[in-house]
Amino acid sequence: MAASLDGVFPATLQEKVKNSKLLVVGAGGIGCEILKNLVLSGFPEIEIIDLDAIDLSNLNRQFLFHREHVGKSKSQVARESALQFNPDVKIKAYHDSIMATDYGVNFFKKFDVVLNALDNRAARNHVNRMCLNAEVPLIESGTAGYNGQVELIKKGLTQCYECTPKATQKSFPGCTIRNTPSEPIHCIVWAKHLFNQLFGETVDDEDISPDVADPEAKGEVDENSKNDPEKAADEKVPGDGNVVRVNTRQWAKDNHYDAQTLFNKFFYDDIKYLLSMSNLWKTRKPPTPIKWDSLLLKQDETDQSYSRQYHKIWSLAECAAVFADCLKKLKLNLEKMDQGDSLVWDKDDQPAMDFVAACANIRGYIFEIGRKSRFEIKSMAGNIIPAIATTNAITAGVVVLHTFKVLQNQLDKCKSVYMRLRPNPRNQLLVPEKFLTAPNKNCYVCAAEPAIHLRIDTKRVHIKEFRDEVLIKTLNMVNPDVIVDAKGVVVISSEEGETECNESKLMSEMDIVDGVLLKCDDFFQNYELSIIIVHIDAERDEPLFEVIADPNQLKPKEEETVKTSEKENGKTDDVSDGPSTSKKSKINEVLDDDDDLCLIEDDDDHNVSKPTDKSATEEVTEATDKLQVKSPEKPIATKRKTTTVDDDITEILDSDEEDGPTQSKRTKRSEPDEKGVINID
Ligand SMILES: Nc1ncnc2c1ncn2[C@@H]1O[C@H](COP(=O)(O)OP(=O)(O)OP(=O)(O)O)[C@@H](O)[C@H]1O
Ligand SMILES: [Zn+2]
Repeated sequence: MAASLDGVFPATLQEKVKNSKLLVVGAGGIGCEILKNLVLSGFPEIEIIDLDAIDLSNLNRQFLFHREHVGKSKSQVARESALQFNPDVKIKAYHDSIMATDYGVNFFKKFDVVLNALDNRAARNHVNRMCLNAEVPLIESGTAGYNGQVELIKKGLTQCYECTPKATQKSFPGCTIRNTPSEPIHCIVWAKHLFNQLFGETVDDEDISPDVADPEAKGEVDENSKNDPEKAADEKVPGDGNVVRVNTRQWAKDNHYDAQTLFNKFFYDDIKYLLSMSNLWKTRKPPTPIKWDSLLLKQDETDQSYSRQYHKIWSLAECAAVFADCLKKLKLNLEKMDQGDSLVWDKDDQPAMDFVAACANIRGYIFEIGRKSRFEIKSMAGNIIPAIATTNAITAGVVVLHTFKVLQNQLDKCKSVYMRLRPNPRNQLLVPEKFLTAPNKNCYVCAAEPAIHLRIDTKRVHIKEFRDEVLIKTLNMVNPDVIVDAKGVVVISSEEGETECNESKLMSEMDIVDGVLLKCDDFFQNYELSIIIVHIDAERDEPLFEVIADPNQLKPKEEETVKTSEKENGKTDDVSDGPSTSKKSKINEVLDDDDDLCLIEDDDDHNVSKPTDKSATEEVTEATDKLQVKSPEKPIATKRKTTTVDDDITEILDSDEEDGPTQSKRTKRSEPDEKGVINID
């Protein structure tokens, strides 16, 4: 193979290639293409890791896989197929998660370059941290539909993956999901919560029963509950906000997951209860409870061919039949698990997907919300943007070109590249940045001494939530240790069982109050972070915490004073809840974060050049300040109106204007745009 490179690559590059060792993380759409390019380019030593097995749906674009490989390890099959192109290459395949503790800093140090081809933020964040630690250049890439992006991450030289906080995913108020859904996505979220309550990992805030604490229903619920006979019945069933709570899973098990019993509870009793909260229906159309008996289901129905008609909108009776069928299958799947284990919802798992599609549509019938086909629900629930083989292939090509430059130490040439659907005015489909973007000095990952302010309701957030939602989900740690700096008290320990007794305590009960400094440490990631607590009394349905990486944000700004007074004068300003360097989160109301991508805001090409009188860091800070963490009021993309569950993706989908990129990667535009979106299957 090396011979074939003669005359193609300069001798110096050939030499570098011959002596290099690379790691490819992910053997999916981009990963397979990268691997194929690497072996054809003569790279002698490659390691590839992927945790997943090949799914039928991968075959249309992951060309190293064929029908006979379905169910087999992605990394192993990718290795075998790639070896057919070039048997001389040494490829080591791992069927594992890159986040497993086997792959520590020393593992990363073995490589000259790491090439990411992942599909989720948690893994990307983790590899980012490991490469920063190991001081190995990382080439990060991602695609969404026709858009793609490649960037170099090199400690001290460029932004890291976490230098600019990414928008939090769109969340919905709990009472909208539980009491007053108005869009199909609300029903889909509810159905996914129901799945988790019955079969998955149960999360307290994923309750699916009526929320009696809904502020809109204030005052009337207690009155109703005294008189309403339905209420008495409800007290024996689970999840009813303020009444006796029985674990939903246990209740379903006690009832043998009987379809009729469960159906009547979720779609009749609970809806009747909602109707009793009459304030809710003063300005809304009230829902219609549905009883199982009223459905005229065909007994012993054997022909369920409709359930495989993915583009059809199932009738109510069909939804009920699918519901019953899935309950049986999921119950069996659950029984096969070890005691205490639960199912994980997956869009590609047929009964899990069917269950959500059926339940979302039944709720849609009840609330008279537009029903959707299983296909559409899958796309919304799984947060999917169709993957395009060509985009993956081109992006993987750019990744390998960047690898050549890194090996030749031409790092200044490794500017981020954005792939676009239509050419910009310069006729470019692959649009490079003009400069490498320097690290953000306020980055809570790659700064010299990472620190953040954490605005948090210390009287409502428990230590367990602080660990799971703030440290793990938001700040991307894997196994954190936390001590209160002044006292040296260990609040959270990474050693199992050591601080379990703290988990159910409120932060304030552990003296974690306003002004307290916490020292957090993730040994595995070799990551230390100081957290300064700023207590807030969060309003109901307000985020319980907000991460502030830039301390300037805590200081009142002149500009903000102006905005406040404008508001007081009745002027609205949709920028007012915009720019921020913060990450706001509502505990447990965030949807899946699959397939996310670091993204760009399209800006006028002429604005791309860096003003000469500004330092790179100032540029970054400015860009960061433009971040809008809240989801826009109006979704950016028309077709994804109800599916804006991942703002990042919505953003890039819409990036088809006729201009170039800006330096402010992952920055959201503030003006919603109603342009068409490509939505293919
Ligand atoms: N922590 C991880 N460790 C190793 N591999 C990972 C990890 N997280 C994700 N991956 C892999 O990254 C790859 C990303 O590829 P891609 O985006 O094409 O996803 P896919 O699962 O193949 O396709 P789709 O999501 O569109 O069905 C997947 O094969 C996935 O298994
Ligand atoms: Zn950084």
